[in-house]
Amino acid sequence: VHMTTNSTLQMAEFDKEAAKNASTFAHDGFGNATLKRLFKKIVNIGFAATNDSEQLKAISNLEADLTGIYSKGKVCLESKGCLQLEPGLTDIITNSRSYEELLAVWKGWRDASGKLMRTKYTDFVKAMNAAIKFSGFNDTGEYWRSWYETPTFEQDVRTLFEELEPLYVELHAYVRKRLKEKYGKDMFPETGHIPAHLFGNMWAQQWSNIYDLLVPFPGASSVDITAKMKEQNYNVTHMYRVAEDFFMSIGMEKMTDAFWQNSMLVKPTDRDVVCHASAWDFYDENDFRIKQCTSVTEDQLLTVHHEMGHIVYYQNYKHLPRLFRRGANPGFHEGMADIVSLSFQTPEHMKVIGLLDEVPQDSDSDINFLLKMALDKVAFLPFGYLIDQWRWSVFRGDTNSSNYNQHWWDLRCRFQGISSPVKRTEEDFDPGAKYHIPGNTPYIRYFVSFVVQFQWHEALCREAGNTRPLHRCDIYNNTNAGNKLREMLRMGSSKPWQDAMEAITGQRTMSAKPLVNYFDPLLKWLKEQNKEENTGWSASCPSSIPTP
Ligand SMILES: CC(=O)N[C@@H](CC(=O)O)C(=O)NC[C@H](CC1(C(=O)N[C@@H](Cc2ccc(O)cc2)C(=O)O)CCCC1)C(=O)O
Ligand SMILES: [Zn+2]
Repeated sequence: VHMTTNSTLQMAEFDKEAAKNASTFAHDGFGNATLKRLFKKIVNIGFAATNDSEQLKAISNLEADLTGIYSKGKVCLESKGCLQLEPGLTDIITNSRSYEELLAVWKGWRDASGKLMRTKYTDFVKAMNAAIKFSGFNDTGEYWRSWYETPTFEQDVRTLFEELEPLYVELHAYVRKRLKEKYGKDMFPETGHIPAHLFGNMWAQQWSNIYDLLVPFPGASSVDITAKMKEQNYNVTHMYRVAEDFFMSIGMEKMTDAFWQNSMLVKPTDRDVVCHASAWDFYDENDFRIKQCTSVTEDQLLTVHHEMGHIVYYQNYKHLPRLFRRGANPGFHEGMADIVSLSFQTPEHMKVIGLLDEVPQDSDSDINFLLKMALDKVAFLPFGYLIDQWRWSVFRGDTNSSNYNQHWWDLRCRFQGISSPVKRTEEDFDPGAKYHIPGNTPYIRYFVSFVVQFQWHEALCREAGNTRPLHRCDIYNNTNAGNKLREMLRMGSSKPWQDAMEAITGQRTMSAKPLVNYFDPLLKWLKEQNKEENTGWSASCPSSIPTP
């Protein structure tokens, strides 16, 4: 913590000095748009603008304390001893089909993480809000939203969410029906909500781990990539080579030697590390790294492609001035990280890399595939949306320590249609059980990413001359698609994101239509399945909780 505080203070001193120098120029009046944009970025230094270094120390120390609590959290179970989040608790949440065992792990993790953070988080918010005022923002949320350079950004994401909600409601109703068959309908509240611990994920943010409970056509083909990877003796290095091969096939550069020398690709045995995967740009045009506790599974192979997608973005803007070496907006960086997975996961591509023997052409297999994709990409939408709805309301003071948890569950019940399987009070602090809250990583970027990646996929597949349905398109080996993508990547943050969007799609706005089009065949099937169902749920949380 001491080291971090010093380096934070040193960087703040540098940023302040640079900002002071830059503000001696009347840069607002500059003719050259690029120079004007560069000066604006030199002057816009966030928390570093404060004249009270105690606030900066508090921000850096509290973030270190909060992430320390998160990374040390463990749950002790009679049957399995004491387990940390990764890999122990995650393995149970992923694989257990026992209502009680899942509940013990779900509640235990929240007691061992979020519950211990509440007071520190309140101080953390206070320090950030006090410091950000020196940069002319009312609160930290306003500063974070400023990166999207769109005055109507909050309304825009709300509109996108509302356009996508009907698709989510149908998926939710189908999953609820199948989970009731598995766990018994008595365990489900009358209000239509689904208990939050049954989704194969600690935060119910993506549901593909319970695909086996939900398979639409068990007789038709379903790809189990993890089994195939193990069968073919995949090792960690090979996983990174497979991802590198995909990016090179569309014309991107290979990973640098420094990448292979300096990355941490497996969990070290000699020391504790933060296992939450991450990609790093050292801004020397050569040293790019991934830090990931990689294991040989399908989920991890997708994460490898995600982290390497960030690296490919770094490589494509390394020629720009450093202040422009970022995504056109944070959602674009995440969209670039995910875009390749839309091609990579197709049965067509699985056959190309030998992880699937035959490409099924029947419609049952198609529905199986689309459902599996929806369990990651559609299930995620309300979660990706609500994290920063909660945080923005905390930063602007509408939510405070007297109702942190109440507001969190109001949002979870309202937007995700899930409810807590045990009573929650203001002794709990469930937002803290999700890495990005103690880690202070903004989250709306992932909601934006899940929208724009489908806009880009549609445009790149058109560029590639794809004639298959969008959900079966694979841009592998297509340099036309790669060139189009690179046009956008090379802009970094030197232009407003609307210009970057136009470079790929010809549009200057975000649109939910490509995502809805992609899942259209599934939506028809889900509506058929849900004919007898009361789809949806009550806006507020259930008042009583069924107990096992
Ligand atoms: C120095 C630095 O900070 N670098 C940034 C990159 C940059 O900004 O340059 C960075 O490495 N951020 C880490 C973060 C890690 C992951 C994550 O946090 N994912 C979200 C949401 C999600 C879920 C499913 C999905 O398909 C896509 C996203 C979660 O797990 O909830 C965990 C594994 C996947 C991505 C990341 O890579 O985005
Ligand atoms: Zn990412």
